[in-house]
Amino acid sequence: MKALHFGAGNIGRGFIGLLLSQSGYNVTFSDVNKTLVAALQQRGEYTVTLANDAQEQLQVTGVTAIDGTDADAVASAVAEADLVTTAVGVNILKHIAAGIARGIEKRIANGAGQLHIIACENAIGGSTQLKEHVFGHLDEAAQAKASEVVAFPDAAVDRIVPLQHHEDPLAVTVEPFYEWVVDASAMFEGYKPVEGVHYVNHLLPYIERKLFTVNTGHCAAAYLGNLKGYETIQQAMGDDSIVGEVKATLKETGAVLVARYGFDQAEHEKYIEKIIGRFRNDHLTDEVTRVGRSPIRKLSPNDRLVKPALQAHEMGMEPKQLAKVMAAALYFDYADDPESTELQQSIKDKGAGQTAADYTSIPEGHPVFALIMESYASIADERK
Ligand SMILES: NC(=O)c1ccc[n+]([C@@H]2O[C@H](COP(=O)([O-])OP(=O)(O)OC[C@H]3O[C@@H](n4cnc5c(N)ncnc54)[C@H](O)[C@@H]3O)[C@@H](O)[C@H]2O)c1
Ligand SMILES: O=P(O)(O)OC[C@@H](O)[C@@H](O)[C@H](O)[C@H](O)CO
Repeated sequence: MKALHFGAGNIGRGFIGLLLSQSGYNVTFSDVNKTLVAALQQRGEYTVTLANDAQEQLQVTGVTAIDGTDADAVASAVAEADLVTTAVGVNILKHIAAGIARGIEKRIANGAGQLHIIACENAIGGSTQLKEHVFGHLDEAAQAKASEVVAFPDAAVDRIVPLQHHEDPLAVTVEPFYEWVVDASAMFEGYKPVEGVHYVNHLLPYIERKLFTVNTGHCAAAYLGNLKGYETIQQAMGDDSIVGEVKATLKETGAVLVARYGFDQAEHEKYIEKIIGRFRNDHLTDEVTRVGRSPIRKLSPNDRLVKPALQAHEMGMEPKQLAKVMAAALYFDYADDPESTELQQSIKDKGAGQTAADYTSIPEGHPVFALIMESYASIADERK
């Protein structure tokens, strides 16, 4: 069985590639990073190390790679795959869509079997977004045929994989915990399960619980830690006041999640405690610049801060802590991150208020907007 995975980066090698390989797939990675592609082609294997006391090592074998900029190679790989997955970043999905569309056309011409394409990105409806991009490259007749043989089930993926600093470009250290949940209701009957994947018929509670707890808490630690000069999540989580703020943030999202989805309160509190423990894993070094990366994406209306804050407001709560994290995100100034640079330039050009309104899409008269600006002003006072 052949799997094609777009993105041989941290989560691609450290999680998706590993699980697919353990499930019996020969995995081909498609990536635009020539170093990774060459190393995968030459060696056909790599090592995953678990970040725990035992530092257990897992060997991933039977892998190879193609150059993601080679349109013919990508289309052929899609045409031949039994499963396609992605972990490239949600904003990159539009760039891989044309190659996938060409591969689908080839599959249809060859009479190939049914195919699932699963985007493993931190986003609500990642595969659905990918489908829209792909279908934008197909004419009406091809779209109709593609709908019969290709499905795009949404997914939630959870495993902390920091930036890697090994001599070996393929080596990857990951936290032991993982969770991969896939929307089975969007899959063809008789699908072959991937070992370790949890298939559910209603994905929304899982993806929102993950994004609004793991990722909301993570970016709270990153943005608030960054304000205090910490360079890693582990350093930030060594500061009791930051831990208190992360917990307060997750209390707000937790109240929304428990009310919306009927999660058991005590179970949800355990889920939060487990996540705090994962952030503190001192076998990992996770830079705040990675966890806070792409602040414009993180401040966007459907992501980990604005969405739960507006839901909390609609439910009659005052999401002060989520607003504080959004204000802290406006102070995230990291020259190597293009979204951070854009955000800082916007603050210089238009001011923080207009910038917050533009990127969060929260109207200036909204009570949550007022909370963000109050926090932004207090942070400015503290920094004087
Ligand atoms: N790292 C984590 O802890 C983690 C956990 C869960 C989900 N995620 C999600 O997984 C995705 C990837 O994150 P990551 O941390 O692995 O990032 P990463 O930067 O390590 O990996 C992304 C890879 O995609 C490749 N890429 C970029 N453009 C491409 C293209 N056009 N075609 C093929 N490959 C391309 C990059 O070269 C890179 O190797 C993101 O959506 C992220 O939110 C990450
Ligand atoms: O990947 P992002 O930029 O959406 O978020 C950064 C981290 O919070 C994220 O990568 C986590 O490590 C991961 O989502 C854990 O499952």
